[in-house]
Amino acid sequence: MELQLDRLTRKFGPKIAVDRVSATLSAGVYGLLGANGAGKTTLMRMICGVLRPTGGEVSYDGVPISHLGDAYRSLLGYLPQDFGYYPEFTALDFMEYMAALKGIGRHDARARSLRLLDQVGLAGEERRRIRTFSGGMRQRLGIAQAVLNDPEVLVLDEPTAGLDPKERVRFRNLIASLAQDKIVLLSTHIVSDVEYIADRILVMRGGAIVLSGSPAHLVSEAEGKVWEATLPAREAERLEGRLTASNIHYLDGGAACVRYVADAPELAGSVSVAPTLEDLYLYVFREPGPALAAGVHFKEDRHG
Ligand SMILES: Nc1ncnc2c1ncn2[C@@H]1O[C@H](COP(=O)(O)OP(=O)(O)OP(=O)(O)O)[C@@H](O)[C@H]1O
Repeated sequence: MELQLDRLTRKFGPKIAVDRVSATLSAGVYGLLGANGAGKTTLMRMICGVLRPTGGEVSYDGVPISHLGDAYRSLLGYLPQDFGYYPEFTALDFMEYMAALKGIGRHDARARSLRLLDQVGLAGEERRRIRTFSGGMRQRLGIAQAVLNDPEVLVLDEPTAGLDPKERVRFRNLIASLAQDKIVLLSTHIVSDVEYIADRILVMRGGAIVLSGSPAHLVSEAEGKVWEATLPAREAERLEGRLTASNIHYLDGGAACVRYVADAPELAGSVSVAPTLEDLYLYVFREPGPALAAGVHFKEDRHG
């Protein structure tokens, strides 16, 4: 079971949305992390065969998906970002309808639908109309339909969008339980969505994969680039937009502890601290900002 992306590229006019992405995915959970517009949806749509690449190709076990046709669709599960839920359908009607579209026989469809609705925590809600569901319930239904055909490749585009923290946790656990023996690719711009469940994280920026590896490996990439410094609170307030701060914690007595990412310390008294995946993400997506405002003590100022 192997999905190969070979210099996969998609242009929209002059805009390059996905730029020569190459990767080999085997069974496991892959977290595709990137800011809005990084190219995640475009990449996923090409992987699912609903958008043609303008360059490169996607292959499954060595065969281009354009040659596999229906055979590829039958081993694919997809939850698109803008999934249409048919609000007047009940959850069970919807599942059976999706099963029919996937070519699953009537008898099987009922049994599988009920089993999956139970697995995603919708037991007892089978006959409720979807329009009465919360966002979290709809997303769980979306996952359930995506795995109806027991896919080998499961693609979930921002499945946690709009979920509250409790639902996010529940959702993560659900993905982990459904992911066994599958290639699962899950996109998000929220680090904690994939930090714990992804075996590998692919960080996408400007249409390209700029970093990939296990969460632990990626965290180690930010080693020596995360700093903390304590300074007067009024100086900390003026740092806004001038420093890639991952956290500013105001302390009693008019001081503030600033945690930030940078190649070298930028504030006097900075100490290097252990990075988290969120620090790495901020480091990758940091905007080169202007120099710090006068009045803030640069490390060089104090020592120079
Ligand atoms: N059909 C299209 N026509 C023109 N440009 C497009 C089209 N689809 C995507 N793009 C552009 O390609 C780039 C990547 O978009 P994409 O939706 O893949 O990013 P994303 O990482 O999924 O972002 P988001 O999280 O906002 O969905 C963006 O600049 C977007 O405007």
